[in-house]
Amino acid sequence: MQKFTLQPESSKPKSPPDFLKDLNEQQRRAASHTHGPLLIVAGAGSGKTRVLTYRIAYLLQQHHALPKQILALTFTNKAAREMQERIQNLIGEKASGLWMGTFHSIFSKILRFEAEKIGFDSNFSIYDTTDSQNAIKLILKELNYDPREIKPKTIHRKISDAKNQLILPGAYQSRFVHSTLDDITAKIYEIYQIRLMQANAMDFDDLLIRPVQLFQEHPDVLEKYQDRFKHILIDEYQDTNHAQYKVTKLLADKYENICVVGDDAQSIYSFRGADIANILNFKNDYEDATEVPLEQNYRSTKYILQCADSVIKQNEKQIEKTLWTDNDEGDTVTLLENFDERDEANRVVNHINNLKLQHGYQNNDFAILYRTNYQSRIFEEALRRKGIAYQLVGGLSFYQRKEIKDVLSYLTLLVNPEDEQALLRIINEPSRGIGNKTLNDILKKARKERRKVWNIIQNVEEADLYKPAKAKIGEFVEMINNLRNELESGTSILQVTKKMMEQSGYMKALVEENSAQALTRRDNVLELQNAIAYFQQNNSNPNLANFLQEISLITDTDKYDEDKPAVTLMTVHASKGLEFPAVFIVGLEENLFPMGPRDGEEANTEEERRLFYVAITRAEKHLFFSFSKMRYRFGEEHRQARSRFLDEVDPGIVRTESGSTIRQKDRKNSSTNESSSYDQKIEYDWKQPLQSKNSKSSTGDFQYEYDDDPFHAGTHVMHPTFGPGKIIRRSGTGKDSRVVVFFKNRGQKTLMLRAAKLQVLNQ
Ligand SMILES: Nc1ncnc2c1ncn2[C@@H]1O[C@H](COP(=O)(O)OP(=O)(O)OP(=O)(O)O)[C@@H](O)[C@H]1O
Ligand SMILES: [Mg+2]
Repeated sequence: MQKFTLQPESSKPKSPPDFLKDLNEQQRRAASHTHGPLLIVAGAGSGKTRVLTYRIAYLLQQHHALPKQILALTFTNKAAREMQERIQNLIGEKASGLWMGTFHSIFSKILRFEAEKIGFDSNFSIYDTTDSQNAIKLILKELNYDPREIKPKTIHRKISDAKNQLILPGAYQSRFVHSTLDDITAKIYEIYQIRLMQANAMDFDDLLIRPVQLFQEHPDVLEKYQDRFKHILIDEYQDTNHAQYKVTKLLADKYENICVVGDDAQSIYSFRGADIANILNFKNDYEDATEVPLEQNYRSTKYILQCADSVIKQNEKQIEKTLWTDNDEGDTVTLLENFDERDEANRVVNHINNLKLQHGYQNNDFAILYRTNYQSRIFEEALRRKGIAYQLVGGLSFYQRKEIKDVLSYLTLLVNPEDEQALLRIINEPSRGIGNKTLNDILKKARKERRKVWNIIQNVEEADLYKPAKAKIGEFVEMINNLRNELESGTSILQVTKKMMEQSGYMKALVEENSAQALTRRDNVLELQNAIAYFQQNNSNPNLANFLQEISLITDTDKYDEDKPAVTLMTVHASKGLEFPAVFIVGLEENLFPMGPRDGEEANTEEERRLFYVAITRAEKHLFFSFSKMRYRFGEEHRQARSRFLDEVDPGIVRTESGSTIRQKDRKNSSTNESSSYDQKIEYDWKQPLQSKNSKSSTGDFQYEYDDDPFHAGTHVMHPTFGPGKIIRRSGTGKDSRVVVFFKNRGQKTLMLRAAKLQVLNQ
């Protein structure tokens, strides 16, 4: 390891900066550690991210490094921007020029500079998951496999796993071929990598493995970056995969100024190859690593912390840590027990309104966290009904929409005409008479002659193709070439985009279709033009390749805006690193959270529990758990068993809405779906019947026509013997109508409606 110092003789270290006062002693020690490897493994909310930020400010302020010598890797681009702003606030202008961002964005930047050394052009495209899967599908077809049987998604996942472990096609052959699927994957992987190179494209995983290749094949290039990035800092280290580990290890090898912070209890991306071992091995890799614990949590109340602790200690594997807080005890956690998902959404929204009234909270003080994206819909509806603004983070991104991907593919061809996926996507979109047969002939020719598709269509005259199609292809190529010339001669991106939309007939086709859907698409395309205009205005040297790169690397959480006056809806995965005064963790049901086995993969309960831990520790003051007893899943209504996690939390901390403690199941039986024992655990905050108002709505003397009959699923009712309950289902008509009712104290009963003497409870 080489030591270095940047200080000229004249500028001795300054006295410790004032801002170190904002840190506790452990944090200060970590932030003012200037040389050598530093490891911080600490619990949620203990200031890990804050320490990284202050440490960078300290290095700069004390002249231990220039901004361009610092490389900070964060989990989202947004986190990087925030860090940059805070550093600027701490030390002023000195912060500009820092290299901060996600692994993908930082390494794609380096790859653009060095692309030629590994056989790419600097204008390479970045394939997103859809592009990768489409490319794989094409290869499957060419090899005569049926993509309905051998799913491109599965092959892509396997290739991606291999890449994340730095296993290249050659090694895959020898290491992984245990089954037919492995065998097919090996074949496809090899061809896929060649296709990517031919298309001058990299997929997301390549953005991590190509730098490793670059550095290993070109020690001079490695040394250049080692000398450049004298300090490397990595947030959320527990979620790095092997490729990320390797590339930063290579960069840090010369000076060993590498600082990583993380929390093994928050490792939630093993399905993407994240490897907790990276944290555990840090001390082996850097024997003289300094370790600083951070033990004080500044984010959450005592109850919330205790709750999180009671959950995570059920996991077998974890690093021993201490976490305490000086914050108030706070409120107990509230458990919402709901009949179905609509009931759940309404109740959550009511609590949001109550908290706003009681504590003066704003919409952006709330987060609703769920396990899977599809759960958002019902909450969106409930919030909309109550007129509460919300922001949805994740889901189908704007940039994944068909029309947006189409326009971006057009733009990509101006930068990288060799991008085969972009070309195939729009060569006949809108329809311009270049049919599938012609395209297949072109692809066959390209494969046979080992040529690029663009090369063939550029010289279409020589090709043996259907004549009218040849003419159309000629026009298409000319349009693209002309627009590229315009762009190169200085016409703005926006102008070129507008021209392209016109000349290609894309806009016209949308206008002519005139359906509501086509109009929405047109609006989206116009919105993309706004994004381009914004990019142009905010960059001194706006360049289309950079715009496309920025878009291709947007992550889910980048879209979260904490200043927007709106309730946040997001998955737990997307909530990592964030904090909110009030958090609702919804859908706490077996096979949802924790998620059961899926896509042929086994359930990973320890990881699900870490995910639950991440969710709990996002909360500052108020925390709600919620589950539903019924839920529509895959188009059918299912009875749901509440999550085993609810049986694991310290029961002293959780109360139902009516204030009673929750009863928990015997742990051993906690995963059974047996309904009778489960029924008895439900405790509702039942309202008293309003006799005067609703006394007519009784089934005693059955008098309703079906339309105004209030006895349907969801109605709260009172029975003279069984007490309060809620209708789950209704069957039959007229005199034969039956209802299945869930009674608070008596469990489930099926009753003849006409004889049941049920009374509607006012809700
Ligand atoms: N010494 C301190 N004084 C006051 N507030 C602090 C201090 N340290 C941290 N905080 C605050 O505590 C909160 C949690 O800090 P931070 O987000 O850095 O924790 P973390 O360890 O990165 O959490 P996570 O594990 O969730 O990523 C932030 O609001 C931060 O500003
Ligand atoms: Mg953090």
